[in-house]
Amino acid sequence: MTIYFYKAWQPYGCFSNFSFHGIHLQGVYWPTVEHYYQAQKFVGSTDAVIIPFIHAAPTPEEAAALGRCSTRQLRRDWDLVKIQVMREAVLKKFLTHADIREVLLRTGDEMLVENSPIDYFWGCGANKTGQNHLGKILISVREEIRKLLSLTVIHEEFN
Ligand SMILES: Nc1c(N[C@@H]2O[C@H](COP(=O)(O)O)[C@@H](O)[C@H]2O)[nH]c(=O)[nH]c1=O
Repeated sequence: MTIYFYKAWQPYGCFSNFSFHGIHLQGVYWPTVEHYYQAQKFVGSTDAVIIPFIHAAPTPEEAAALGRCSTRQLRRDWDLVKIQVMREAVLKKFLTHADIREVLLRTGDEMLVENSPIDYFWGCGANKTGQNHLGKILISVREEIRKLLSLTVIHEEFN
């Protein structure tokens, strides 16, 4: 059965990038994946001055609002790197927080879908035809963590 998630306070809200599960990446602590993701849009761009403001935003909604401002200059390679940027942050989130890692692993092999009514790239959009890249990343992170855990078991058995 497909598992749908969207807002952080709804079922499976820990799969939302807006959930308050902080990550350390590139020597910096980010309060949510969303803070990190929005800030990465401006690395190396002429509007990089916005990055500390995104980092300091009290909520992921405010971080997203800053990052979505259409008059600011995104880094030139953003469309090429954004899926990898997101995957790295989501992987770090589930490696860092054991409680939500368990939630992810317990979804077995179910399909995971970000049920956003407006986002046809990261989510499935209003009519469920969206690309669901966030759901796909979560599924691949789930697989990667399973492999890492099985390697740990093998390592423990032979040491
Ligand atoms: N969960 C969630 C959203 N969805 C998230 O928005 C991000 C996409 O941002 P952008 O690329 O700037 O359009 C991405 O992390 C996606 O998962 N958006 C929201 O306004 N509220 C929310 O609770």
